[in-house]
Amino acid sequence: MVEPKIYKETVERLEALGFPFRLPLEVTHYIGGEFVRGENFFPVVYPATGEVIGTAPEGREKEVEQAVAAAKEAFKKWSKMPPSQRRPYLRRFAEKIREYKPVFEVLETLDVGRPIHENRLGYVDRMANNIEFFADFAVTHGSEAYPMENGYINYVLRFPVGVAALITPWNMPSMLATWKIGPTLAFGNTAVLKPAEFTPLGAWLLAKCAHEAGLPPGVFNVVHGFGPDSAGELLTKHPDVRLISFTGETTTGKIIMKNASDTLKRLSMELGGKAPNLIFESADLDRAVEVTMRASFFNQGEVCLAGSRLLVQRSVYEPFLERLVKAARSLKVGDPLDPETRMGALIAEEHLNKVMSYVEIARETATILTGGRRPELPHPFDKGYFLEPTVVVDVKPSDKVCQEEIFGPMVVVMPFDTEEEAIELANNTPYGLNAIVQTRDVGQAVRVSEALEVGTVWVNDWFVRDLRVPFGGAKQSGIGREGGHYGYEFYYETKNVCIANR
Ligand SMILES: NC(=O)C1=CN([C@@H]2O[C@H](COP(=O)(O)OP(=O)(O)OC[C@H]3O[C@@H](n4cnc5c(N)ncnc54)[C@H](O)[C@@H]3O)[C@@H](O)[C@H]2O)C=CC1
Ligand SMILES: O=C(O)/C=C/C=C(\O)C(=O)O
Repeated sequence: MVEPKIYKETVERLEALGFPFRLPLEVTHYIGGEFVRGENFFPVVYPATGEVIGTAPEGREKEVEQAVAAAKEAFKKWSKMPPSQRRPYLRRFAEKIREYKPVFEVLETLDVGRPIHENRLGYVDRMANNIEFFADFAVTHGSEAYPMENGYINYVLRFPVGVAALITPWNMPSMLATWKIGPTLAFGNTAVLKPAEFTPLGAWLLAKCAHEAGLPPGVFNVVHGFGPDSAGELLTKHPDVRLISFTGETTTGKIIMKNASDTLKRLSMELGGKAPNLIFESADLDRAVEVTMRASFFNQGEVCLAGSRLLVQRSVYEPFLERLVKAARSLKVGDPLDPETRMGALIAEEHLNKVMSYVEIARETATILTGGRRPELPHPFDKGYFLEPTVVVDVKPSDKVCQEEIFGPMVVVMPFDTEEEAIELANNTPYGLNAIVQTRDVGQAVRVSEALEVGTVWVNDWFVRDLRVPFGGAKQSGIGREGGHYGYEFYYETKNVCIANR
């Protein structure tokens, strides 16, 4: 393997921070408190250059058995600790994440191909908060009591469920992993994380953080590998895994549900999206363009919450589009480790090909206003999986490009005349994860938010997160809600005790 020269500086910086960062990276599993070299290695590819920068081991029966057994053993003590005893471990875990912030920023870019600029916008802080928030929440929140008029009193007890399989996607790998690790561990369960095969680096560093934080062996484990016939599927069928928290594609979610049904596991599913971004004539157009640029192209559009269907009121359709296209053309696409870059590379060649297949459909059946091509970039980025920010018009609501999740830097735009028409168009897909409503008319914001069949509505902004609120999708975008106490139903077993007081 040739050491990619462009990482030299990065490697030196990371070595100075105390991270043993040598190319090629040799990712390991983390099982029962030990870093396990594993076998059946697969390549780790940097999406921005297509270069192999390391290897990761594929976990199969042996590793999954070991990790689940370690988590099951650790559950015996961890689940019996009061939340206040678990909290210091989790706080140290969060602190370690903060300590390694500059390393996570780089590894996340090497994993995903996302601009390092975006990793510096609070991404690593959110990772640490995901753990710290739930560590505190478990301590500070009690449960309910229901006195009855006839002399009985009910009170509700909550207790941990068991070993959780946390199966995560590649688009925001470390943030989404911690979003699951936090409540899993804080509420007394133990975990086996199976990160996406494209992005093993962040999970590897998370294991290092957990280890250095002194988490008891087996409380948190990482097994790398693939989905079907590999670590992912094995976990979803394992009889000692009691919960599966999954984030990924809707089709994968359906397969996991089937595989988990024999052992009747609890499921939390955060799945795909095709969010409408409604721009009404009363919106502040400058702000609407700024919000739309983020919602469309942040993380190369590889965000389940991306506002990938723009619905624009006809009276502002032309001026809005003109500004949007101008902004899209000015986005700096290229070297993700350059702090000036604003759009990086798609995750993998096969994913780029999938996104390009939608571009080709748009070329034949619609109009591409801007983008639709692979940008010309200097070596070594000429080998990366880049696509220009792409805006498509002249589409019909039933078109494939308006119905299916593309998961790339490509948005479709449709005009509408009335509020009713906008709502109908917005609800016209199988997905229901989230929506964006841009208007300065408060009554309209309230009416439209109520009518949208989604789990989250952002008014005049996008991707603003509060860990107390319910997060999840309606329709084919998911099952269940996580966040604050909304995750209780999933992460806790619940018992009612009814006492006769006479
Ligand atoms: N609703 C939400 O909060 C979010 C949803 N997503 C969705 O994730 C998708 C992109 O991520 P991908 O990694 O491509 O999703 P994916 O569904 O292909 O893979 C997700 C994870 O599932 C594993 N997996 C695949 N097949 C499996 C099987 N049969 N059994 C067990 N595990 C299996 C993969 O190895 C990976 O770790 C998009 O559809 C996106 O919308 C992404 C982030 C957030
Ligand atoms: O903020 C969260 O908890 C989850 C967000 C998930 C995404 O937007 C994603 O990774 O696509």
